[in-house]
Amino acid sequence: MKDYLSELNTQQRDAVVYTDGPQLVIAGAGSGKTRVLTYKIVHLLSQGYEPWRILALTFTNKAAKEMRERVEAVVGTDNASKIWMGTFHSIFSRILRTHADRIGYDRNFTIYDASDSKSLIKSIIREMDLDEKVYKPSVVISAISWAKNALISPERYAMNRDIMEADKRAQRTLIYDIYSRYVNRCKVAGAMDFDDLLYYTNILLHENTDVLHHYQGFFKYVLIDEYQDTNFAQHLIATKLCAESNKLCVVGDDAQSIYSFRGANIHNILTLKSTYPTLKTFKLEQNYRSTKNIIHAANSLIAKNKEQIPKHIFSENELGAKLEVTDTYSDYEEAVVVAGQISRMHMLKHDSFDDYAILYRTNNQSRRMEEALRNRNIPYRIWGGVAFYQRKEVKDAIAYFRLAINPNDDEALRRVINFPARGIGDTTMSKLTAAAMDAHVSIWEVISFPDRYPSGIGTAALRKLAEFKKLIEGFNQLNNESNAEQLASKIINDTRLMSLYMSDTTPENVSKRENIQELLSGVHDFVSDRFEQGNSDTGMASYLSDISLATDQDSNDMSAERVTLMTVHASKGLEFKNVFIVGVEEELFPSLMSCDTPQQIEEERRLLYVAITRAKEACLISYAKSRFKNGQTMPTRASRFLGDIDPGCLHLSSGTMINTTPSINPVGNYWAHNTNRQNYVYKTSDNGHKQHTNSAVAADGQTHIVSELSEGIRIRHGRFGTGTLVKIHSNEPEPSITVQFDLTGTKKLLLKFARFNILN
Ligand SMILES: Nc1ncnc2c1ncn2[C@@H]1O[C@H](COP(=O)(O)OP(=O)(O)OP(=O)(O)O)[C@@H](O)[C@H]1O
Ligand SMILES: [Mg+2]
Repeated sequence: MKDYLSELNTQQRDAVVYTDGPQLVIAGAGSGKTRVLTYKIVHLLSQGYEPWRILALTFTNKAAKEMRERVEAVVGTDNASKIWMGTFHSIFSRILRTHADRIGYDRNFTIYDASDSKSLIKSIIREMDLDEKVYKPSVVISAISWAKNALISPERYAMNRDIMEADKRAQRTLIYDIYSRYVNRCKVAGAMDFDDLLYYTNILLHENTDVLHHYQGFFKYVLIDEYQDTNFAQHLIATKLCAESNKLCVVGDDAQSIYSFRGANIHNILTLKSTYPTLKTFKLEQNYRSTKNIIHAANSLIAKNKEQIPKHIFSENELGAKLEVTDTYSDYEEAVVVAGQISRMHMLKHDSFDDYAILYRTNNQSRRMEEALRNRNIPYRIWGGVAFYQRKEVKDAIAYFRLAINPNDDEALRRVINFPARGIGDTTMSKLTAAAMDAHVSIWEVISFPDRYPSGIGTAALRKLAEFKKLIEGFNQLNNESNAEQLASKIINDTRLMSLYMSDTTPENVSKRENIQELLSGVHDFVSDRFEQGNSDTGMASYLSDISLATDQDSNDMSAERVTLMTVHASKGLEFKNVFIVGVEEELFPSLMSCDTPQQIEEERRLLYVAITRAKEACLISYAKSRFKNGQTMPTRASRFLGDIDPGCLHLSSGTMINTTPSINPVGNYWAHNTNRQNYVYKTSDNGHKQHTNSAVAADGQTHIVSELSEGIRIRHGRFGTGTLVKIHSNEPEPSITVQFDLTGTKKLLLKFARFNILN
């Protein structure tokens, strides 16, 4: 075995060789916490611990895999494979399978994913004849998930006065009943959901002392990474398992606790001391990952949080470049600029695309980035998520788009004929399919001419089919007379595809809504692009062929080097040479959904801390000054968090593609330069019609009307650069302007779409 201890600094070595009792390693990002855990496993093996008596728990499969690889490199594959190393869920399902009979399950139980759980909950709500608007499935699921993670059974739930009072106030007194039925139905189906894997492990160990004693004696050492993000159920299992050996090593960073919305509890770290009076705490202070500038920026940011364990972290790496903060005029331009920066850096540094990551706060931000990268032929992968056009809600919407131009598209029809639910069940579908196959026609044909193609469908179902037919025919008709954007909004509106997810604010629903909104932004971009190119083909069919070409690339060879796109949440524990953090704006980062309490703001700040500390060499932050959301271009502002970072480690630049403005010097409230430029934005007037207003984005983010356009004024356009307005066409049905651009020639811009600023 090679001399692994020489690859650690003194503090790390102390933490690795300490094996006398429970220990906590609390340290900032990149200081080698995961490295300590990994080397500690190697150390334990070298001390004669048998590999199968070591339990190492991580949060993600990727972390488990990396740790295993590092251990393998030192002790060989054979030994490494015997270690109980994996995510909480994977290790616990292994234990549960071994003792399934003790909790009334078969060892071959299946694991339900989120959509399985949801459809089961829905059918229970329906069976109980409850109002889905009151008993919203996602709310019920959250309540059940919360209860399971707090280890509250349906019986205890019903007996808990506080919970029942709260349910009563929300007029959902029957959640306990749904919960109880759900648990029984899962049992009958031989299925467990993700929360069950933790819940039942606790029950197993709690109710079967022989099993508990077995594992307490079996595992001689328990090691846990990212302890700040454990929930109560995980914390309890971990502490139970090492009650006998007393050998527990947990590592964490309170400054990186970012999962409180899933029940993670930072106090698990703080209460360890009372659980283990002999707990020994270790601190690591040297960061090996990042340059001095990056560490300094991250430290200055997190120092603004009140709630934290004091820590010092320094880097002896080189000073490195300052963090580049780029502002752009629009979200569209932001993506183009970031793709340009990546391509330029890649060329200059001769590194691999694998060294690049783009991190964003919400999943829907990926679409623009994906498009900009594709336009530059930069390969990318979406990590821990699904490429934009593969997401369920996006595919549903596109299926309707496809039907609008071609109702004979059987696959699209199958996908949405009963989504949103309109009472067209599986039986009806099989009859339709059989009739269509017999007559060699599309399903649409059978629906359209029920007399010509008898299918044996009852009158009630036929009526529902007729309604569906009317809906699609309406879209069909509209397709002939309008552009893709008009049709798309009509479809989303009439099918209730978006309002479906409006009923509550669970993260899943919010993200679905944002994705549909983003899809509409994409259609809008398509129409405005075509217009600006002087191409009048703005119909849905062209849009669909555009995106089907775009999505084709998603199936590319996965082994090639690629830029990684992911949410900040998914990036925890990882590192990249070059990190781009995009959309660092108010109402996005911090998220509008997490702005209500100081605690939420602190969690958002920790999230940005996580993002910055992923970077080894270069960290580039960007924000746009206008963003297309909810169907209109809205003025946006730089995130308050930028003001928390020491200006000395930032370099501000303007991301305008034709860069004529010098970068702005940081003076005082240095991104105030963001605030006084004129932006051309749309406001929806009281009667719901869009009207254009020439407005400036003021420091308070309010839109103020300033003046009207006039010929001769100078403007700057998101894509075409600077130019002079030569003509206003206000008498046309869609008002537009002609602009003579300095570098890109004369263009006619439809005011409805154009994104530009007026230069003084
Ligand atoms: N003593 C050391 N010598 C050389 N490199 C080191 C040393 N300690 C850590 N590193 C390297 O520094 C980087 C960060 O280490 P690691 O990922 O273990 O930090 P961490 O504290 O787990 O970070 P995070 O908080 O982001 O999870 C890794 O690339 C690791 O290999
Ligand atoms: Mg780590």
